[in-house]
Amino acid sequence: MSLLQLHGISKKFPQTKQFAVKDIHMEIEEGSVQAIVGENGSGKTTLLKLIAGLEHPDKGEIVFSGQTIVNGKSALPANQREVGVIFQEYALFPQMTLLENVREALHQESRNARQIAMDSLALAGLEDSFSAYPHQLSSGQRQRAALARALASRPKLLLLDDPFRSLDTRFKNEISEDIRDIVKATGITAIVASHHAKDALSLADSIAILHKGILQQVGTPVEIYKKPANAYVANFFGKRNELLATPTEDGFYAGFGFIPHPDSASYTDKVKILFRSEDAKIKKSTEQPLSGIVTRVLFYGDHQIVKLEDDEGKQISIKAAPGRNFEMGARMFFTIDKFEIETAF
Ligand SMILES: Nc1ncnc2c1ncn2[C@@H]1O[C@H](COP(=O)(O)OP(=O)(O)OP(=O)(O)O)[C@@H](O)[C@H]1O
Repeated sequence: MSLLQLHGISKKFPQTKQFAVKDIHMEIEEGSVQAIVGENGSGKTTLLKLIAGLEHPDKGEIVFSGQTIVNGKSALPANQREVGVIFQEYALFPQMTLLENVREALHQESRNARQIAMDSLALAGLEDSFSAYPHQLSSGQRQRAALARALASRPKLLLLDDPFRSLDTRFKNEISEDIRDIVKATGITAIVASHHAKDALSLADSIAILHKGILQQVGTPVEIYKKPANAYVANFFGKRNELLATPTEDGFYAGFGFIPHPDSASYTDKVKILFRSEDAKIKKSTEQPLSGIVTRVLFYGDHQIVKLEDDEGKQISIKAAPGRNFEMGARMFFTIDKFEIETAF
C-alpha cells in the first residue's frame, strides 16, 4: 500500500528561471526506504520540503496516508503532518545533552516524555550516550542523534536530507544500516535524499533520480542499475566506457578492434558503444578480436580496474579479479559481453 502519492507536483521559486521541481509523479510504499538522488541543485531538498509542508507547490496534489494534504491552495500545516525531518540546518542544540535534545523535539512535558526520548535514543543506538553533549560525539553519532530526535514523535514518514554528507565511508555504511534497521523494525517509511548514487543503491528499496527538477526514473536499485531509462541515469551510477564505432555487416569496428553484433547492418552512421567496466572481460586467449595496451592498474582490494589504451590513445576501464597480475605495456585481449548502442549524439 502506498503511504504517499505525489501527483504532478511543480515548484518554481520567485526570481528564478527554472522550476526547482517539475511535474513530479511518485508513489511511496509504506514501510519502504525511498531514495531520491540527483546532483546539487537537482531539486531533492525542495521535494522533501514540499512533502514536509515547509514549502508549498505551485501545482499538484499530495496524498498522505489516504488523506489529501495538499491540493491547489489548501495545504495541511507542517506541524499537523506526521512527518519527521532531518535537514542539514536542523542541527542539535550544543548546550543540551542528547536526552534534552530529543525531549525538546517532543514539545511536551508528559511524564513518559523521558522514556520516549530514551527509547528513541536506543533505536538509534545511543542509549549509553544520553548525557553527552553534541560536541562530545563523532559526526556519525551526531547524525544518529538527529535521527533519534526525528523519531521521538513517532512519525509515519521520516525525511532525511543527505544524511551521508560529510561522513566518511565507515560512518556512511553504519548510518545506512541504521536507517534500514530502524525502518524495518518500526514500520516507518523513509525518504532519503542523497547526491551520491552508490549510497542509495545499498540503502533503498526504490530509487528516484532527479535531474534539473525532472524525475528521470523510479525503480528498484537493480532495475535502475541494469535497465537505466536514459544515458543520464546510466552515467549517474558510474561512468560507462564509450567507444565510437563504425557499423559493418556483422559487427562494429572501434579503435580496440571488432565487436560482433547480429544487427549491426541496420546502422548506417557511426554509433557509440557504451559499457560498464564489469561488462567487459579480459581473456587469457589471444584469439579475441578486441585488444589494448595496459596503461594503469588500480587495486581496490576485492577487485582491480585495468586501463587499456588503443593505438590512438583512447582509454577504457575493465574490472578484473584481485589476484591477477597485469604488466604495464602488455597487450591484453578482451570481450565486451554486454553493451548499449547509442545513435543520437
Ligand atoms: N528558497 C529558494 N529560493 C530560490 N531558489 C531556490 C530556493 N531553494 C532552492 N532553490 C533553487 O531550486 C533548485 C533546486 O534546489 P534544491 O536545494 O532543491 O536542490 P538539491 O538537489 O537539494 O541540491 P543540494 O544537493 O545542493 O542540496 C536550485 O536551482 C536552487 O537554486
